[in-house]
Amino acid sequence: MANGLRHVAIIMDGNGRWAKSRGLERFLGHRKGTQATIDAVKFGCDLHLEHLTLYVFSSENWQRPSKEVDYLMKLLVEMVHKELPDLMEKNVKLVVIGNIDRLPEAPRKQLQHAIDTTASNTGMQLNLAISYGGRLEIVDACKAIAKEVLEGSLSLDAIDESAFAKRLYLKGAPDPDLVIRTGGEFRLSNYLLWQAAYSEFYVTPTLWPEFTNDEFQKAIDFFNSRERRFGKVLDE
Ligand SMILES: CC(C)=CCC/C(C)=C/CC/C(C)=C/COP(=O)(O)OP(=O)(O)O
Ligand SMILES: C=C(C)CCOP(=O)(O)OP(=O)(O)O
Ligand SMILES: [Mg+2]
Repeated sequence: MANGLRHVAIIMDGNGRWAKSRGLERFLGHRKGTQATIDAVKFGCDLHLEHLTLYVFSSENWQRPSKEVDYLMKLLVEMVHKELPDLMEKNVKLVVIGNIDRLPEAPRKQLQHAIDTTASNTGMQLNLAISYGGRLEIVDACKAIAKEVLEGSLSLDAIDESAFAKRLYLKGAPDPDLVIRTGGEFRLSNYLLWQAAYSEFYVTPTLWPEFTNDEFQKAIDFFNSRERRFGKVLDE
């Protein structure tokens, strides 16, 4: 793929504002956002991405009103159940990153079922960030490393950036080349803090329920126009 696009990560923001601007309740924005999510997964497959990582629910989103949280959990069950046959047909491997133990039983089981069913698929890996926080992920990796050092299976000298990345939730998968954020905010909101160190960042004011394949393609075109230097000097 041009410019080496292997991994796209998306912050699917703006569902609430989409609903409010139509005089609807916030949760209807999340429902509408599921169709944009399904379309983005299909488009990711068409682009032959290795990884598509979607921010579905942050560790901070637990602080939202319980009505909204409950609705999102129900939507998750419904969507994963409904979309599993399509994920199989498209050879997509589903992975969840985040503190899945905090989820109620129904979404936890539904997700586990989909993870198990798609485990040997060899196409695009769809990573859903659910109950996910970038700081927590880094703390978890530190704990895993400390445990291995205490047990004697890892030496202090062997800890480097690559060893650390292997203890993150995606276990050393390629970093996102491109992070897309809908809804117009220029911030990471605790998303992939370690992995986004050199990602290209594309922000669009479009709200997530209105994010189409054309919009996705615009983000890809932007990415393809970037010169990625990784701190080096090119073509001197
Ligand atoms: C896989 C699955 C079930 C997808 C469901 C649909 C979906 C896109 C969920 C994301 C939920 C979320 C917190 C979005 C952020 O918009 P926001 O609520 O922060 O919107 P706002 O910034 O306008 O308030
Ligand atoms: C898209 C998801 C799932 C989380 C980030 O959006 P938020 O709406 O929670 O982020 P802030 O604007 O509060 O930073
Ligand atoms: Mg938001």
